[in-house]
Amino acid sequence: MPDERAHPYDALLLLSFGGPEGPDDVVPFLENVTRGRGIPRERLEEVGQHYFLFDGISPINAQNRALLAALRADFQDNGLDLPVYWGNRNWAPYLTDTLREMVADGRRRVLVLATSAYASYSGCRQYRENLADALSTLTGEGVAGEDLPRVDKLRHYFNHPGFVEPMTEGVLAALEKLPAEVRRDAHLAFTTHSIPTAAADTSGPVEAHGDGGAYVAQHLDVARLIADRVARETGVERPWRLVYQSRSGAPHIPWLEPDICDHLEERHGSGAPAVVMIPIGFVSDHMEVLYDLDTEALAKAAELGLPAVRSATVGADPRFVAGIRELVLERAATERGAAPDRCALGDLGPSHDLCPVGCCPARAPRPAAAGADSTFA
Ligand SMILES: CC1=C(CCC(=O)O)c2cc3nc(cc4[nH]c(cc5[nH]c(cc1n2)c(C)c5CCC(=O)O)c(CCC(=O)O)c4C)C(CCC(=O)O)=C3C
Ligand SMILES: [Fe+2]
Repeated sequence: MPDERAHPYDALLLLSFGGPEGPDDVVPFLENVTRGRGIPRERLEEVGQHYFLFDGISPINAQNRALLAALRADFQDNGLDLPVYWGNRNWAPYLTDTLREMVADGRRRVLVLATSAYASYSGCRQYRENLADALSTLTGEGVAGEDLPRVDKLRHYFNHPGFVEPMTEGVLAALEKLPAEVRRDAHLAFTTHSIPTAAADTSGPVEAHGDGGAYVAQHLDVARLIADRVARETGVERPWRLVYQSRSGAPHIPWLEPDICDHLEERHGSGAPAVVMIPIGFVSDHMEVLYDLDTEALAKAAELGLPAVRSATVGADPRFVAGIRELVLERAATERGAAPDRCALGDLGPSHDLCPVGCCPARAPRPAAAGADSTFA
């Protein structure tokens, strides 16, 4: 019997990136990620090495298993009877297999939680394309009419307290790890995944944002929020900046800058006594955090003699999990025609529930689900 508070939804689907779980998985995983995306061979070999450094194991799947378990426990503790499933874009459990299982279980109205908090092609539309691909595979297998689930995607949660509060606390904890004599004047470097500037400029409903589109505007909003809260807690206004990491693609194509390592060098040169790196672009400590920040950027800081620490991502923090529950209940109420309170911090306000037509466009248009231009019901 579906839960009344979650109605019309009868399932939540955790949708993530996926990662290799051993050395033999690395190359096929990278082939899945980069199919048709024009990434230079040298970059792929380099990224393969990052995984081999950790025995070919990305921590992302274990982190999603922990999030899945935490969501189920939170729902149960709060008397919310809503099953939670998990599927990935690039590795097992594959999204299509999970959706097939959901069809077999009779799920018809699915709400999707993607492990990306912001707008952008890579963080939003690409997941919607993956949903469309999975739905059309099922259609090809004869699933039709009511049996084919209708999928919706949760609004971007970057500015929800469930995301902002644990991140802020993480920064306060990270400051405590710095030597006392540099703590007070430490700078804050908010970091996220670099994307091509062309993808940034067209992210979100473009009319609403300037250069860098919704992607940059949303990150700046969160960065400012966290910097203000940290200033309030510590009584010190610290210099802060939004910087980027994990650049990929061909060198002649412009991507968002500055890179975290260049930024550390620049800060060191201009006399910053220490830096806290805050991975606001990511939901868990997966490989981009473990390698690009904890390995590469911390090595850079050590080489410069610049004290640096990295703050925590939300992972399966109980406040994040509770925030997701609130967002699920909010969206369900909206779908029932109610006008629930849509909680959001910062200046941008709550993000749209339904991506408008052309939101975060792909280089080459492909069918996408869970948006106003969905090719499915
Ligand atoms: C915005 C964004 C997020 C954050 C939002 C989200 O989380 O979705 C993200 C997350 C992730 N990216 C990941 C891994 C990779 N991303 C790559 C490549 C790319 N990422 C891009 C963007 C993003 N990526 C882009 C524009 C490319 C270029 C190719 C393309 O246009 O598609 C490549 C190919 C090699 C390389 O070039 O680096 C790999 C291996 C993993 C898994 C980590 C693990 O295994 O623990 C995660 C969570
Ligand atoms: Fe990526």
